[in-house]
Amino acid sequence: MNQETAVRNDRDTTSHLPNNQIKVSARKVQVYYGDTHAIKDVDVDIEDRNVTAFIGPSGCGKSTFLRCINRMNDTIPIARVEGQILIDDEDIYDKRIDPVQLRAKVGMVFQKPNPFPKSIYDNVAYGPKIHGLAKNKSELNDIVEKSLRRAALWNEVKDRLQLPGTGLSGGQQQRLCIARAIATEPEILLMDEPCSALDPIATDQVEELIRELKGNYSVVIVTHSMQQAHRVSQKTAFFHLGNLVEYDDTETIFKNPKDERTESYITGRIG
Ligand SMILES: Nc1ncnc2c1ncn2[C@@H]1O[C@H](COP(=O)(O)OP(=O)(O)OP(=O)(O)O)[C@@H](O)[C@H]1O
Repeated sequence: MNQETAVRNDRDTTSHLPNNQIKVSARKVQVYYGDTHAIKDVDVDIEDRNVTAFIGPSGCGKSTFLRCINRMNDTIPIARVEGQILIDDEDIYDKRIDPVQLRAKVGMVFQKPNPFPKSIYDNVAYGPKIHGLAKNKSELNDIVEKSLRRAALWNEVKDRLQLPGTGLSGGQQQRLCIARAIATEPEILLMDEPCSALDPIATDQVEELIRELKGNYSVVIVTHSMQQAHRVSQKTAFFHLGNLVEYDDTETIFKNPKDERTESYITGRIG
């Protein structure tokens, strides 16, 4: 058994451990888009097996910072990232890190559900296939079923796995995208406003899923909904004009914020 497998197995059996281990550690992170300084000197420690919410007014840099954690900003030609981001003490911007492998470990769910133009089955099987996670068809079937079950979608799609993913409802498509993201067994799940295109019932289902996922993953969610941040997260980071103004327990941020700007935002005076 290699070290990584040992760690994975350990993760599966220790979800009762306290949620205070640091998974992602960012220091002095700056992001520039050409001359625009979008993220300024951000330091943050994100805990394992917890949900962390990023909140703040439009354009404050929440999505930009989220994308630093799986190097999605690498895909934007004018974006430049400086500073250090460690995942499990490893510098993810080190030249030896393969961004494709990194993104298997750090999954992402986007604002708008974006299933591939493939069957429901193939949407979920795609990642495990390209990363060689299944030895045979039967193992692949198991991964697809397990991922759809964990995304609370299995019962709704088990009889139509060969139909196109794009034929599902918006809420089902988003849960399919979550199943696709967790099929490669990521350790961190980044969610960029995952419910913004969903109705209240689908939003409830995805929020319930986020609460369940935190047993095994470090989940980071960008949201415009303060109620949602309050409902699903244990830690909240408030961003304003590219700065991380305040980061604390969600209860503290919403009930007893220390910075005036945080208070103004959560009471609706800025936004
Ligand atoms: N691809 C890009 N090219 C150029 N500038 C960008 C790009 N993406 C974001 N920006 C700029 O970076 C800043 C932060 O944007 P970002 O999307 O990260 O903010 P946000 O807090 O997630 O906003 P919103 O809540 O509206 O989604 C803004 O000034 C934005 O215009």
